[in-house]
Amino acid sequence: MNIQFNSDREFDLIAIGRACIDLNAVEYNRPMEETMTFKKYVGGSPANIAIGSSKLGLKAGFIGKLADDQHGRFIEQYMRSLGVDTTNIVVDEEGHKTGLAFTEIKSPEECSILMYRDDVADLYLEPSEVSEDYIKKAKVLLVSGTALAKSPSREAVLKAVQLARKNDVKVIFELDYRGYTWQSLEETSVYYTLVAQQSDVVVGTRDEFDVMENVTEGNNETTIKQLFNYSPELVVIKHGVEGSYAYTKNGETFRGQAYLTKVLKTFGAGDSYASAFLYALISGKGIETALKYGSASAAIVVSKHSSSEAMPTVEEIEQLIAERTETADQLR
Ligand SMILES: Nc1ncnc2c1ncn2[C@@H]1O[C@H](COP(=O)(O)OP(=O)(O)O)[C@@H](O)[C@H]1O
Ligand SMILES: O=C(O)C[C@@H](O)[C@H](O)C(=O)COP(=O)(O)O
Repeated sequence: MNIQFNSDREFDLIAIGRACIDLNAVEYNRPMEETMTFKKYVGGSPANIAIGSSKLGLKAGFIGKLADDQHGRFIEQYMRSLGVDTTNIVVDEEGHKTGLAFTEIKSPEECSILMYRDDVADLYLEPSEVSEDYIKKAKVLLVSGTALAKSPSREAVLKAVQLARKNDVKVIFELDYRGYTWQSLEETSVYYTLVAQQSDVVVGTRDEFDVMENVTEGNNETTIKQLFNYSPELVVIKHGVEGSYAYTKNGETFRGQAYLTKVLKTFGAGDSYASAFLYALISGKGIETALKYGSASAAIVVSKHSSSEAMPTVEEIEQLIAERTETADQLR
């Protein structure tokens, strides 16, 4: 099964949600208490995905609210310099600040993120700041789950989803669960379920689907059985280094292997995976190839220092896939 996208749209993908700052530990293999220097990058899952897909050649746009300060201006300039359309980014006029994510790299397996997200500008996006004229120019609206955590951003995103459905724009829901932004698991489950049921494609880790279903140790079969009663045509469930699965409404299952690599840190895997998976899907390469692109892109980013700046080109992704296919063939 192939997902059909509208071919006559100016934008391949418009992402909605947060654009923030990542401060990644420069000294690694130690706890953050002992980390004295951090390097600044643009961050925030949907911003990373817009940047990643733009680097791959998609025409990407972004809807979000930025702080009226040096960080907000840095984010806008960086995204624009990489070809992301920033004309629908709004500047906050009430003094709200940019979200910050400090990352700790204790070892390649033990990474964590310390987020500063009190009263952040991105969660103040108003429904009135979401334009139908803009959304209807896109093939895909990419929604980040974290943007549903608080009002008015929650209503802004719900409006964007309604407008996308009205205008035949495919809704791709990246669950992107960040626990501390939410009041309770009950609340998260309600909004995740609401948006997932209205989406065409839902992407998340197994743990994130458990949050959506408010269960512990859920399973993929139950998840897809429930979601395919509603709008989703494709559900992608990621299992870290174990790889990922894509399920289609008409009963196909595809498995994507992770490409093992020399890991520097594990964050950035999800966003780079999403950018390249969507690039391949929108370019009509099919689901099996899209899983390979997602895995290869993630393998490249986990071996590098950042999430956004490390996003690969198509050539890098294709080279990695070709090398690994050749090695696998030789071992056969
Ligand atoms: N250590 C790793 N080495 C290589 N690839 C990885 C690694 N961790 C994750 N990946 C790839 O990134 C994808 C997404 O990772 P996952 O950890 O499931 O998502 P998230 O980063 O959103 O939590 C995986 O399906 C896999 O292809
Ligand atoms: O999403 C954020 O606010 C932080 C990201 O910018 C950070 O790089 C990160 O956590 C990415 O992790 P991923 O979800 O594994 O791609």
